[in-house]
Amino acid sequence: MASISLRNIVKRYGHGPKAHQVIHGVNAEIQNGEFIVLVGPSGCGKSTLLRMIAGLEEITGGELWIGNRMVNTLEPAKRNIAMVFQNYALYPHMSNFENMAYGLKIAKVPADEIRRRVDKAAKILELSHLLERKPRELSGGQRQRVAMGRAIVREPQVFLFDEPLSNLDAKLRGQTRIEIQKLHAELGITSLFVTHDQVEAMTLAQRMIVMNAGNVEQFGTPEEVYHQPASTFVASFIGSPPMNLLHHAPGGQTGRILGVRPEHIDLVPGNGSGGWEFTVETVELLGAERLLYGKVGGEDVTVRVEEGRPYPKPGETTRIAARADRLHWFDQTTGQRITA
Ligand SMILES: Nc1ncnc2c1ncn2[C@@H]1O[C@H](COP(=O)(O)OP(=O)(O)OP(=O)(O)O)[C@@H](O)[C@H]1O
Repeated sequence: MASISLRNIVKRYGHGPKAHQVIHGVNAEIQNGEFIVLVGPSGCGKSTLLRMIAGLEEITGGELWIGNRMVNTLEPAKRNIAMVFQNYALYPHMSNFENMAYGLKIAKVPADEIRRRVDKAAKILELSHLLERKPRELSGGQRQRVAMGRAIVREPQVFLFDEPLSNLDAKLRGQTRIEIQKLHAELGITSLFVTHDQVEAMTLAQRMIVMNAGNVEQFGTPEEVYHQPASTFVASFIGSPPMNLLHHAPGGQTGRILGVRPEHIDLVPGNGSGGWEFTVETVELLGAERLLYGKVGGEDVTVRVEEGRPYPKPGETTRIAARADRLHWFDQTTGQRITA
């Protein structure tokens, strides 16, 4: 197990006038044994950062430390890292046992030690009865578990996951997420998990790094990121549906954007006064709740209402009240959170 320290990490592709910088000086201190999720929209640089840590991509600037070693130029095989990919990357002609054992065989680990480690990993992953089969005789979720098993048997210091669940259907994704959590609880290996799915990020992370366009927007626990988003970017990226951001909120201050989540707005009952005038445009039923999409003073606002409660219909106007202790303020120019 090991800590990971990213110190002003920069990545540029190409050279000279054609150079294209995609990571702009990332800093992060990851503690030994933490489960960190790297989340952000497509193209923000998540995979590039992960691949630099794995040693599959050269680091242009800054320092990468794993444990007490600066590993910028250390070859991948010497970094003591195991990576789990989206497409599993299993050998189709080998049995699942052989797939899991392959890396150890290459590393000349004795056969009885290989057997011991594969059996142990298979037990943790509930794959023991499937070891003699080929990958094609497994479901997608089981294949992904074999890929994880192959990573576990190497007893690495660090696990890197590159969107490992994105090929699975929604139900399996949920189950595999729980398995990964159990695995981490059991093994306690420092893990970095890349995803563009904010639900996956919120549910898996002990702490999450929210990235945007090659920069870290926020590094914090899911609670911090949800309750105290550092910027309008984080506020609208984390949470579904996203936080309402009002540039001209009634009663707001110039130069400030007011943020409030759809779940923190109440309908004002009856003909009550106060709050904001809200005109409903569309209504969506999501099962346990209903989403009302509409306008407040020309700006888009979404309100979440528990199913079973009365709600205004499209075309109707009502009053809504944002909960005073749930308001967020952001600087209109920089988009950064204002704490005072
Ligand atoms: N080999 C390369 N040469 C030049 N530019 C690249 C190369 N690989 C990636 N990029 C660019 O670097 C940026 C970050 O890409 P990266 O794949 O890290 O993003 P990502 O956040 O992982 O996105 P996704 O979720 O779509 O995989 C993108 O603008 C991409 O076009």
